Amino acid sequence: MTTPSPTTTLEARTTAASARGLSRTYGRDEHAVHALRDVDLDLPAGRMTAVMGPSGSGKSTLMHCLAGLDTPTGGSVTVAGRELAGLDDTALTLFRREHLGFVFQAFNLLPMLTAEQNILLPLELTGRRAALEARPHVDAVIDVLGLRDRLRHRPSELSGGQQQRVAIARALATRPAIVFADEPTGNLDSTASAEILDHLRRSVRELGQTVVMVTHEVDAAAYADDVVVLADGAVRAHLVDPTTDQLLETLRGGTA
Ligand SMILES: Nc1ncnc2c1ncn2[C@@H]1O[C@H](COP(=O)(O)OP(=O)(O)OP(=O)(O)O)[C@@H](O)[C@H]1O
Repeated sequence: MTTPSPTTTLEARTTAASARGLSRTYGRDEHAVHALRDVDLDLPAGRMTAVMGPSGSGKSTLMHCLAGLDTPTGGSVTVAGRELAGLDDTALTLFRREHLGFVFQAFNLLPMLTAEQNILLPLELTGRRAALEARPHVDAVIDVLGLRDRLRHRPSELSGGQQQRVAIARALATRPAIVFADEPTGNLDSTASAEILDHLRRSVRELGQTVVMVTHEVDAAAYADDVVVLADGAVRAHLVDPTTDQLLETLRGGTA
């Protein structure tokens, strides 16, 4: 039996999100900015993928198009088996609420609610019954994120790292098909960052979560299974299980 190449292995996995011929142009004519140019991409389920690239290379635009927060000017995006172009604004909002989770640099927690109430909020929006049924999963999320003894604290009583862990738990509570994380450690010191990345990776390993994380930091990308490197709106490389050396070589412009 032959050993499958990394590409074959990637294709054989379940795909959480894919883009075909994805383009996003801002402005027109001589003012046109081609933020994404004809991007083809498959993001495997149950893995953590980092999206890297220089400033202006299209990372945020790619994430926003994959998450249905921005409308492509060409091509298609399929997430959790649904082609997003077929959904109107209301359907998109519902789709995001049911199938996607978001973690941003700013923690966006509600200050008057406890950590537990913040985590449960998206579930309460989907109804009491759903919230009750989801409780075993929420308990697993709370344990994976090490928040059991912080549940009754308000955000102001938590460290930045702990607040971000609450924000991640809130994103995971609804069992989203994908959690999109945009520079999730941007506001944290290096110790808290390492802890957050470790917890994100544990959510992939232990809960089967799919995570797509935009980052500038090689140290952060090193926690991911796979790394997509963008340059000038195109995919320069899609590295599967890269070593840090391979990643550094690719970012420097080499071919490793
Ligand atoms: N709403 C917009 N209107 C006009 N141009 C935009 C808009 N959003 C993004 N762009 C342009 O599209 C290109 C890609 O931007 P994008 O924010 O996706 O890059 P990025 O890789 O996330 O950058 P950074 O690392 O600096 O956040 C840039 O040239 C940017 O100026």
